[in-house]
Amino acid sequence: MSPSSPPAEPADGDVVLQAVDLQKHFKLRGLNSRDVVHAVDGVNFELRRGRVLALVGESGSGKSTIARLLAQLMPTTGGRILLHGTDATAKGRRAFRRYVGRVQMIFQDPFGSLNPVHTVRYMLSRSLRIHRGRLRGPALEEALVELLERVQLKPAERYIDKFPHELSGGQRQRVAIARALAADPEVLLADEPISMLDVSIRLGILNLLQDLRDRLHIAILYITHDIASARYFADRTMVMYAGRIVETGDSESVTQDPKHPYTQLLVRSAPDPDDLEARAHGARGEAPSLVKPPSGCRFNPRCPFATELCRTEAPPLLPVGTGENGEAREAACWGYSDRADRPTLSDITEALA
Ligand SMILES: Nc1ncnc2c1ncn2[C@@H]1O[C@H](COP(=O)(O)OP(=O)(O)OP(=O)(O)O)[C@@H](O)[C@H]1O
Repeated sequence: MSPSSPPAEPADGDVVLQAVDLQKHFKLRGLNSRDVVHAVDGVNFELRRGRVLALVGESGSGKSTIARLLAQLMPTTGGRILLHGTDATAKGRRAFRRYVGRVQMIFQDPFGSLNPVHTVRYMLSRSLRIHRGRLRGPALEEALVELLERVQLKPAERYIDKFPHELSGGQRQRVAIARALAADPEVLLADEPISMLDVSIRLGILNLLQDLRDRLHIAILYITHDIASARYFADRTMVMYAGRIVETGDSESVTQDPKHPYTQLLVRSAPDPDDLEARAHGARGEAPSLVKPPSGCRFNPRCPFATELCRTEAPPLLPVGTGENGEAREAACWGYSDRADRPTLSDITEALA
């Protein structure tokens, strides 16, 4: 680019936020203070403008920890977070506030995240003022109405002076999303945004988030234990097991033709995610301890194909072909390597029967 050429217009698919070798080890208070919980270990991914990335895994795999690290609600113990390619670790309150203006989080429980003593008007006005400076009178009113309409709470007058307890779960989650939008963010971190809502209204919230992706070009991290919803909603899907990413690719391929034995178990076990987790545990014991994680591949104690190699060396993410639109797919399983001592993979449901 010559020095005089204008900066390129942002385009959908541009990388906005990047996790590089992200690590979080929680110190344990107690008898042996050297013990740590290996909650997140060496995780890499990119969030792209106008795209949804799903992070899928069972309870305790480290999904929420990743969201909290990206939101900078707690410090990392290793790795880096890059916003538009620049180290984003906020030093000081002003830098943190600037970062929060770009990267907003939506939580699982919209009741817990909305202060019950404040009205919708108060909460949204406060967020607008923090992120967009002093707005008053008609300009403030217009911004409030626009926010409520953007999350399809229409007509806005019906909702604006309500307290959280006067709203349904779905309406509360829409208010929480509107509050996040008041910052005009580039990234939304949505941690299980529908799992506490009635099944009948879940789709409406996912459709709303999809609309924000398409119209506002927001990059979305969608955290879920329901791999079926990832197929419906996310462009790409990343599967996490015991603090590590075990598979990535376009959502259609990952959910329809899973490569990693753990993803196969998730997809094939059951359509109901709760049942699925129960069966996954039942099939091969509990999820491993993250204080002393299994050596080698962390899934090896539950994997019917595991060999000595899997028990001793952790597999890197290996290429496993291309999916929809020629997008690269990867799985962290030695079965896809060219090592002579690699495991031989076959149908996981048959192997576990
Ligand atoms: N503050 C903390 N101190 C110690 N350990 C923690 C802390 N927060 C999380 N952990 C541990 O880190 C691991 C990952 O937890 P995390 O909440 O990220 O998982 P998750 O996949 O989001 O699970 P869920 O779906 O149940 O929310 C778990 O073993 C958890 O017990």
